[in-house]
Amino acid sequence: MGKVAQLVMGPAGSGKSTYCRTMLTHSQSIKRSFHLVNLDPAAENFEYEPTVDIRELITLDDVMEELQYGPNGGLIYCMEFLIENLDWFEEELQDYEDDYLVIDCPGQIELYTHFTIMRQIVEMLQRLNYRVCGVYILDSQFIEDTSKFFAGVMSAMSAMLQLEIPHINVMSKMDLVGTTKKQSELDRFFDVDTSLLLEDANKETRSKFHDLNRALVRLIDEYNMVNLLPLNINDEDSVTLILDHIDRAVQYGEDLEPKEPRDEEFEEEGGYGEMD
Ligand SMILES: Nc1nc2c(ncn2[C@@H]2O[C@H](COP(=O)(O)OP(=O)(O)OP(=O)(O)O)[C@@H](O)[C@H]2O)c(=O)[nH]1
Repeated sequence: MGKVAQLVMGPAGSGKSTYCRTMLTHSQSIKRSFHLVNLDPAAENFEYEPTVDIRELITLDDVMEELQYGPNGGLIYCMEFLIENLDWFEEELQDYEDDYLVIDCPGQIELYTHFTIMRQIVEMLQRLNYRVCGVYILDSQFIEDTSKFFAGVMSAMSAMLQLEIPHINVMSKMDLVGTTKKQSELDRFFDVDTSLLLEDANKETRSKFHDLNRALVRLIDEYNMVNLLPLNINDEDSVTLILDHIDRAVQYGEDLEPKEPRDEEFEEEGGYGEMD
């Protein structure tokens, strides 16, 4: 079925590690063998032991102590050190026929905006014949108001544009909003009618921002960035749905299984964005 890697990205605290853990638990219940790869040199404990762990190469604590770096500069130093030692990473990724990696990345947003570190990691994985899917995690607090939603979607979009790989967006922590928002209010963010989004944004801002709102909504529309998949870690169906989208994005198992008619339906719904 080939080699697949989910590159799990997103702002600090958005729920990347929780997502990875949920995917690993799910993989056991569906009898797939996923490997956790930790690329966060500041990570603490994992419920599942990572198969590959950057902390065996370098840790943020050591860099901060020995080089007197602060946490953000130290993190970038660690990631650049990883890039200089990609042969270490390659060696750690032992070559099995059907590897499936779930890669937990650090939460420093600058890694996804202007540094080329993540791109170099993707290129290395692609050289090793991995089909890589970007999974960008946004916290459900981003749907508290439209301006936060714009900010979150823009950060997801910059990761998507930088990496040029199949990409999905996941809205995490849905168990926390279920009780405070009505389903109709939530639907607006998952199956977005962009004219409603524009209406909301205009209500929340002064008229001098309305042209900007319109431009942002158009951008979101054009890049198909509104397909946010809700993740409720207590609801197995939401995990199944996300994995289903990733499978299709990387065509997992397509060489074995006939293409299903619902693929067409899915593409009509908008697919994963433009970046395949
Ligand atoms: N209720 C709830 N809490 C969550 C969920 N996902 C994450 N959290 C909590 O949010 C906090 C951050 O979650 P992590 O999974 O560590 O987030 P992260 O993106 O890996 O964080 P960094 O590695 O620091 O960038 C933790 O306290 C989690 O317990 C979720 O789906 N539901």
